[in-house]
Amino acid sequence: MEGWRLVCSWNGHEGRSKRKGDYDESLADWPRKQEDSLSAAGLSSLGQWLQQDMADSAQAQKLVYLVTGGCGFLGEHVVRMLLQREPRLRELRIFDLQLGPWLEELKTGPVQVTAIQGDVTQAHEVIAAVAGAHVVIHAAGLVDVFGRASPETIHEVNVQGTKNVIEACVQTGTQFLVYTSSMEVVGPNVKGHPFYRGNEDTPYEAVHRHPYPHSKALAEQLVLKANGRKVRGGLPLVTCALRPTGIYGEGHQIMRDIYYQGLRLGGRLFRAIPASVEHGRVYVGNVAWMHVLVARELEQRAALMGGQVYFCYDESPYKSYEDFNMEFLGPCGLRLVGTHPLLPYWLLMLLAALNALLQWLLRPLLLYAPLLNPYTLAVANTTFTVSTNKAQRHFGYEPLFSWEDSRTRTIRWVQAMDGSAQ
Ligand SMILES: NC(=O)C1=CN([C@@H]2O[C@H](COP(=O)(O)OP(=O)(O)OC[C@H]3O[C@@H](n4cnc5c(N)ncnc54)[C@H](O)[C@@H]3O)[C@@H](O)[C@H]2O)C=CC1
Ligand SMILES: C[C@H](CCCC(C)(C)O)[C@H]1CC[C@H]2[C@@H]3[C@H](O)CC4=CC(=O)CC[C@]4(C)[C@H]3CC[C@]12C
Repeated sequence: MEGWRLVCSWNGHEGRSKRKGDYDESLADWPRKQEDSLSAAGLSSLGQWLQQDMADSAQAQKLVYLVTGGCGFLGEHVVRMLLQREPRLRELRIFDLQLGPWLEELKTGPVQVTAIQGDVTQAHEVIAAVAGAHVVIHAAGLVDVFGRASPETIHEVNVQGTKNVIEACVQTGTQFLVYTSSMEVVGPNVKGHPFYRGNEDTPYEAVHRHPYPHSKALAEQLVLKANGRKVRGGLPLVTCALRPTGIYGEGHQIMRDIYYQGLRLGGRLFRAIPASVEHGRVYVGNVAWMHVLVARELEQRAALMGGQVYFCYDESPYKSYEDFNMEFLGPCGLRLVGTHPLLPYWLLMLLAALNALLQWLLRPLLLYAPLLNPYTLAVANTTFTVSTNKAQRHFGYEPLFSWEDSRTRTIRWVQAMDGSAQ
């Protein structure tokens, strides 16, 4: 078993009050909560406060979390957010097919970080990683809408991988499971029906033909059905699913690809989607924050939150996919040409179909996987936006990052990209 467990493990418990002010804005700011309880308890002297603080810290640092897919785009943000915002953490396990070099920098922190190179499709590897964890955040997944992987592989990772995680929780006695689902489990559907400012209860005909949304929908159902199952020791499993819309922010590979595409085209991008088609987007830091909050609140609010789904949302504006990207790419020197799509929709469809044909023909020789294919065109061309406050009502979620912050952080990240590395 030790063969796949890598070395990145350390200890060093420091006073938790050092964390204060890590972020400027927080709604569930734990030191502030501590101060509130401090005054409530009527403790007067600094000495008493420090004693109490140390006792709380020693007692509080007891939880073991596991994040699958912890080295991916979202996973890395979840990992960093947990380390900054979950004071009760004793050990954080990061499970991924490929471990990132940035894990090294976590060595300086007070929490024991255990990096585990593993595959969610391998049940024994998942069981070993889950054993002893209090909470599992299952964010690992094969995110492929470009035809890079086969439908079988997508199913294996997203569905069988999720089954393995659920069974591992049941077998080892882990009681809390947070699943990273997707807006794609709802839609856009194959009929191109708009979902306009919908919420978790909005009726919508969810019909999936593409392997990715199909696999995410199956996996989400498995997770929700598992809620209430008895885990080892007899306690009930508590599960819930978070459904991000299109995530953006630091580390977003598609944004990177589009930026370089624009540079190659002389600083221009050509409008392909009507500006009136709204596409839901959410900042990665806020999605990560939602994961941290859900994981934290699941125990206390099991009856309310168990078996529930929550869209991930924040203050990001409703815009078309392309106009939204220009919020970041514009300040980095790119220009979106055209107020209307430059090509008629039927021609885009034809090009998308041609790309799909080329992909199929070239498959024995090389992998041809452009951004434009019939599926991505349909998704980009269908209004899908959410408007809900369910997360706020159920577990007090408020976005940690304002739209201004999210935008600034993303722009800074794009600006830091190497413009010559196209
Ligand atoms: N990127 C987006 O806009 C959205 C993503 N999601 C979901 O969020 C989750 C994370 O997505 P991203 O961070 O964008 O993708 P990503 O590809 O950056 O991260 C996924 C991580 O899972 C790991 N992984 C893949 N197969 C694995 C396996 N067999 N065993 C262990 N680890 C494996 C990858 O190595 C990667 O680090 C996924 O479940 C995805 O379906 C949901 C909605 C929107
Ligand atoms: C790549 C698409 C944009 C291409 C523009 C075109 C057709 C002119 O070339 C992206 C448009 C919408 C994106 C998807 C959407 O944000 C929802 C998603 C949710 C997920 O869970 C995974 C990612 C994705 C499917 C996302 C993928 C890229 C787009 C299709």
